[in-house]
Amino acid sequence: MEKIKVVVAGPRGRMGTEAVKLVMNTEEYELVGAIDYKNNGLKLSDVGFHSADAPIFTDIEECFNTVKPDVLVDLTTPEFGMYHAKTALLHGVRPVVGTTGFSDDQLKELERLCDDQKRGCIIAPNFALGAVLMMKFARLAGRYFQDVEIIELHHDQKLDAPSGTALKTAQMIAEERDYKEQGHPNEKETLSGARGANYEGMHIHSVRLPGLIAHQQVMFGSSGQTLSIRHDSYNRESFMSGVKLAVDSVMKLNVFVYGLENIIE
Ligand SMILES: NC(=O)C1=CN([C@@H]2O[C@H](COP(=O)(O)OP(=O)(O)OC[C@H]3O[C@@H](n4cnc5c(N)ncnc54)[C@H](OP(=O)(O)O)[C@@H]3O)[C@@H](O)[C@H]2O)C=CC1
Ligand SMILES: O=C(O)C1=N[C@H](C(=O)O)C[C@H](O)C1
Repeated sequence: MEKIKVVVAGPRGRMGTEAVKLVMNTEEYELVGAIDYKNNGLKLSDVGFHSADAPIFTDIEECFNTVKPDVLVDLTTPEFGMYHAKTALLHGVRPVVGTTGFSDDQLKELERLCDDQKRGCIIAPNFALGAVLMMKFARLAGRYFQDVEIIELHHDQKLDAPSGTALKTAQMIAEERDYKEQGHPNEKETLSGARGANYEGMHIHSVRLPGLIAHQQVMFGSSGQTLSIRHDSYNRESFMSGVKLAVDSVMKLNVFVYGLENIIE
């Protein structure tokens, strides 16, 4: 059986470290390289990954031309994640992107590029299967409840707010519910930001605290009742079965997919 050749971008990061381990420990995968903005020419074993002899590249094109991967797993920053995903598609490499913080226009640009190149790409705001189910359950609940607030809670080193998961959840609920500006029509914030961000009238609240990893509660309300749907990731291993699912799935895709809920129907 031919192995799937994988490159990981962001290998020193909290998620990248786990992704490197996943690829190394998966029989059907071969870790052929890593992309970082430093340590060019070193091996992953030189920067603390035992027995990982994959080379590190700072130039993504050189990486792709040299090691010819099948899949790029990107866990970096929105700015570089976008550049990496575009470059991958132009080189015939299928991107699996966990990086969050892309704009709608950037997602559309990637979709167009997938169509042009006839190559699959998965953008997954959350790889944890429980979080994907939370989003699906929230979409279903949105059919029956008009009022919802999303509270996402993350570690305080997170760069983007709201989280990619919260934004995707709001987008999925919006597919089911009619637009509604929530709260009292005359409501006023006496302290700016008190009501959180507003997505089609739904409010999103971002909590950042040391000690947290990744958590979200979607809270629906109607007369005399509330419904709360909550997911908690207590470590970053929780995301790895979803990364594996995405890598396996993207190999069979020639289209753009935004969200793992489209894979686990
Ligand atoms: N989809 C999902 O399930 C999940 C997604 N995420 C998302 O993944 C991304 C990474 O999160 P996390 O691992 O916590 O963040 P980290 O900051 O721990 O990791 C990001 C890594 O990328 C490195 N980096 C920055 N620029 C480049 C570049 N140009 N090329 C290669 N590497 C680069 C950083 O280096 P340095 O530290 O030196 O700047 C760092 O090592 C975020 O967007 C986050 O929201 C996180 C968890 C789950
Ligand atoms: O930065 C994180 O940590 C996470 N980011 C993703 C997001 O923005 O939704 C996924 C998960 O919540 C962890």
